[in-house]
Amino acid sequence: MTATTTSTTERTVTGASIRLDGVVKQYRGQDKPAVKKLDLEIDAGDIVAFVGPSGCGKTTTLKMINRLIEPSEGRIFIGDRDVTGEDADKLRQSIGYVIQSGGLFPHWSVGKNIGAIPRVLGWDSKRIDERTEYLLDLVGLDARTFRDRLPKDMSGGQQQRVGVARALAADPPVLLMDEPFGAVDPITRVRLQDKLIAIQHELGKTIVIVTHDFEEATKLGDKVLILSEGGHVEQYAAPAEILANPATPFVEEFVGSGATLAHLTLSRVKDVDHDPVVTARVGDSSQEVIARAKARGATWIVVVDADGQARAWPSLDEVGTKDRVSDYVDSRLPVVAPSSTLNDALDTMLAASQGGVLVTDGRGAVTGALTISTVMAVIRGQLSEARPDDTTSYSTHTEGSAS
Ligand SMILES: Nc1ncnc2c1ncn2[C@@H]1O[C@H](COP(=O)(O)OP(=O)(O)OP(=O)(O)O)[C@@H](O)[C@H]1O
Repeated sequence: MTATTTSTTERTVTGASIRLDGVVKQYRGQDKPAVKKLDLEIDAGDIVAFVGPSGCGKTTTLKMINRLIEPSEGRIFIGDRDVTGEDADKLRQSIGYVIQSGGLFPHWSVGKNIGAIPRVLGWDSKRIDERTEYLLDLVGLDARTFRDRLPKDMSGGQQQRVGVARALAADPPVLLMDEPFGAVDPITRVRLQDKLIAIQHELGKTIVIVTHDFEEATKLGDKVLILSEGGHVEQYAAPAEILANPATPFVEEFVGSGATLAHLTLSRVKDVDHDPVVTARVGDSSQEVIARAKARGATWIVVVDADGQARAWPSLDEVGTKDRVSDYVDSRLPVVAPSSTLNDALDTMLAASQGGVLVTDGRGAVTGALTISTVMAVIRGQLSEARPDDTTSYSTHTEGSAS
């Protein structure tokens, strides 16, 4: 598989471009083709999201790229290789594929699932072990804890992470994802989306993702492909461009009432100022930590592990009840990543009934906090830009209720 490695100051690209050239899919026994005639170019290292109403041909198009569905006509190129005539099994070993709920083999351990394609490719067990450890770390799962687990003993979000690790096992330049986050709860979904963006920045793969959710498409996609029936391209552009200039009445209606919300997905946690946080390790002296926090005007601290990952955020009063900072994991800790949208941050706060969230770097180490008032101020500003007529009543109401 052709995969060029180019580095800019911005990002690394190890992915390959994808080109669909006059691709048609006519299912047997159907009057109309599912995909009429599709031309599409996807740049190496981009994430492209396919959206559109049910039955418009998103999944058919995705599955033609790895030839799980054979095109009736046309050519598909990955890098500069025409893969239309290649051995389909070989092709699929070089394209990662992730489906809803991870699609793991239920009777195989996590390690065995991840090693599936490397074993077919004849890797030795040491190389497979090292790769498995690296990938579990990449998707944020502890190898010692999870390597020997069966999928049924893991949450949906954890299974989905293993699904991504398995798809990346043989380091394919292209990753195809079919509604990968459709079956998880909204907060897990936000975390998985952020993880995918972090992985993408680290590895620079080319990722194609099918989703029903326009907001998810605008969050994940460098470009969004909006299809209508028969795989007809209504618009293929960056999210901001689609929102600013919908190409057709169909796009306008499809984006429709979600447009204001989608505008909010264009603002990321990394674009707004964060508050600094005081961190402490389990076993640190409580008095010393409290003194450090008070000197910086903080009323609470974040307990972190050796990797800087947050475990809990106790108040100084709680810290003061013990001599040493104790080990306690708060499983409802609201955490967002720099790539999270402000909408995600708000949802996360509401789900945890908290007035703020912790912000982490791409790998999960705590870097600061974001309060609800900061997020609301930015959202208010954006709403007044998007709906100038409503500004007065909206901000007056909010200011009034806040005071
Ligand atoms: N195996 C098949 N045999 C016949 N027709 C099919 C087959 N698979 C899909 N179709 C038809 O092709 C069209 C496109 O289906 P496809 O699954 O690609 O759409 P989609 O946009 O992914 O839909 P959804 O969002 O509902 O998953 C639909 O009209 C569908 O009924």
